[in-house]
Amino acid sequence: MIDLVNFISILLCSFLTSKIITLWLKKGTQEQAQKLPPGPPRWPIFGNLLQLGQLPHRDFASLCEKYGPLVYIRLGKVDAITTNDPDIIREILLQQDEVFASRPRTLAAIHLAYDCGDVALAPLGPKWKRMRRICMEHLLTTKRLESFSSHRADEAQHLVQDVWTMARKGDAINLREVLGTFSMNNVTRMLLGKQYFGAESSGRQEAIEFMHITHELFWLLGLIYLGDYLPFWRWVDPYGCEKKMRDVEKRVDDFHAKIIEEHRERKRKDDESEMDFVDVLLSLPGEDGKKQMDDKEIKALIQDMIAAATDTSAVTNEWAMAEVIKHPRVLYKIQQELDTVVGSSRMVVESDLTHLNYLRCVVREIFRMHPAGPFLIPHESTRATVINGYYIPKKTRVFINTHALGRNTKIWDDVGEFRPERHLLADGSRVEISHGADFKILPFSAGKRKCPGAPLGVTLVLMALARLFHCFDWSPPDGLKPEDIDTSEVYGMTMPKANPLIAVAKPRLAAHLYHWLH
Ligand code: HEM
Repeated sequence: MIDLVNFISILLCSFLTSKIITLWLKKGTQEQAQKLPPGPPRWPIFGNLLQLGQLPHRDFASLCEKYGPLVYIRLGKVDAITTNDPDIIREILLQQDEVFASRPRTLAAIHLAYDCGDVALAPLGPKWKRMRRICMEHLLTTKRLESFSSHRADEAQHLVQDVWTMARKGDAINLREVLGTFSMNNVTRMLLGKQYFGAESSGRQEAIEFMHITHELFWLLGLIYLGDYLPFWRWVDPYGCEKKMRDVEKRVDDFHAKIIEEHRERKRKDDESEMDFVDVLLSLPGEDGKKQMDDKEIKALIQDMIAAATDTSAVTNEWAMAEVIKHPRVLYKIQQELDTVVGSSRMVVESDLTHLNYLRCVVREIFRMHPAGPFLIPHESTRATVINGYYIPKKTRVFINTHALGRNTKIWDDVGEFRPERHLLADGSRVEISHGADFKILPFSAGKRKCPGAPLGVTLVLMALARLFHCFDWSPPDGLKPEDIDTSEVYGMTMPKANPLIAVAKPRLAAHLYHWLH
């Protein structure tokens, strides 16, 4: 009997072993048949992680130069591809939009975007669809944005007054601070009904706390955190990143809880003041017949809007100021256009912005050279697919390298040269700032995940620049020459200048214009 049991066990073991070997061999042959895109050789366990430095967008660009327009890399346990090619980008974002429109569940997104319950970092699915629809139908409609135009005019005037006050005292201007304040105030006024910096500010301590949390949040979201790629790293976490994520998560949540409570309190008191975004969100029905949206959903949306709108526009504006001050010829041409379109007896208003074609070229050139999102927000494939004959596995992380797209020598001449004129159209028609049909520039992306705030983003950028160039002449401080202005970058979810831009402003309009308030 024992012999029979042994015999059956041996038979079963042999059967299972041969089955496993067959499956393993079959998988190997399948993978060979399904050829991955070319890419650099990989280390065991780490894959290509050790080949990435401080500026991964530049490392990925070099890989595209060496291996071609579509490159496969392995980041620890994660499959990834990168590209700088307009045709492949079109394939990913338009032709195969459904396959590539998801997002990876990174640890930062789990901790800092309410378990990926927002819009920007949520995986593709009904939840993302619903949250995005709320943004598009209730927050970012033309009508709603129009209703905040007087606040934007106020903030544009505060920007000018701030710079004017510093310029009159002879102080050099820290443009990072000034432009960050402009973006933050515009966004928080629409979103929270508060201005955090300036005359009607909500209190210095709260403003400082708010800026501090926001900066930490951006930094953590931009991090290529090894714990996402190497599971064992999470156990070690030598730099305490996950601990920092949990700490910021708690502080952000407390902050948003307070904002929601303040809005509820105002509503209870029947306060008649105008509706901001939080009031709108509090008035909307929730999922599955619930009377109201969950607080967690409201917090995730507030968080998204602040993160998506402030840093992108402020970073773009700082780059534009840096490149223009570095190139006085361009500053002169911008001011000539402003003097023709606007004149010198009034300030720029939003309706002027469509007529400032040269300034629009400047912004397009900035998006070519210094796109706010060097990898957009990384996408992820929902299933296996094929691009250009190459096999792309399910859950592949996609790094669309917009920085390298703008410097791709196959599609642009003199890639390192700041030359806005290259975007002027032969028939003199209006220059569009978002991407064109050719996919050679992609500041706001395309397809399902494209930026829903692009019109507002373009307005914030053009307005700040038009006002600053119309109202002031600009030069570098401390006897520096324009060409000395440093244009090196640091990597992050957005890609700012490495060092804050400091410059000297000289008023160029009549003094009474700087006092006017809307
Ligand atoms: C100059 C300003 C801006 C730039 C350059 C910019 C750029 C971008 C980029 C590159 C993406 C990622 C697209 C992708 O992954 O394919 C994005 C997504 C997004 N942006 Fe913007 N953005 C700007 C302003 C704004 C503003 C003002 C708002 C809202 C008030 C906004 C809201 C969003 C949201 C919610 C997403 C996530 C979309 C999704 O995943 O479905 N952005 N933006």
